[in-house]
Amino acid sequence: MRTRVKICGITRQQDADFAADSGADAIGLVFYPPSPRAISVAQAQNVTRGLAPFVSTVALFVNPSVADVSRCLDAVSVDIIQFHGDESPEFCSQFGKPYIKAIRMKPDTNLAQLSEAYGSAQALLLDAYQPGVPGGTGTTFDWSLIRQIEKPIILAGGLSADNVAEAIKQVRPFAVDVSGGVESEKGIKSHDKISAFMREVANA
Ligand SMILES: O=C(O)c1ccccc1NCC(=O)[C@H](O)[C@H](O)COP(=O)(O)O
Repeated sequence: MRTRVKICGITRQQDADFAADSGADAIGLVFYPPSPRAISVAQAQNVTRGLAPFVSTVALFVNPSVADVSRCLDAVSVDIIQFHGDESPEFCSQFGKPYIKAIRMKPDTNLAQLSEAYGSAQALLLDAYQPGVPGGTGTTFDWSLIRQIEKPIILAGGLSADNVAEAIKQVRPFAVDVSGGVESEKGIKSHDKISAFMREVANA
């Protein structure tokens, strides 16, 4: 099966369009103000304006309020919500949208238990754990911690054109997620790096 790709932390319309034209299945928009990749609802409307059909827009939050999420969903065409904090399954499932739950992997993370607890999630996104940094760390984690679960796995954390083929070979995820590995600077995507990443995924 083809490995899907989500390119996260998009802040500019030209990067969203380039990702879509390059074959990305989803783009991620970060609604977490402390992130260097954070965008406002108004910016998100611009970024997604004219996005090609069949490319999903993922809205990412870290421990948001219900009002924060609702305000975004009312204004932006969002297909999937990604919760990247300590949100409970009940919190995540209240918005009537498919959601992805991010799990920051530690040696004692029990994926089977989490997969059951977040039974309403469409997929689990497995990311690196770094104290005090909820995501977009640019670092990999020990992929041998991953156990196969019923749910689709989205592999994230420190991926780039240099390691994504090996990651796919080892983990066989449903999808891979990349942010820092396709940037020229934080929040600005490098089109050359996106092309190289997509090539490696296609050839993996
Ligand atoms: O990207 C961020 O700045 C960010 C901040 C806070 C929470 C999540 C964030 N990103 C979430 C993602 O889905 C990233 O793509 C994922 O963490 C992988 O990032 P990277 O290691 O840079 O590829």
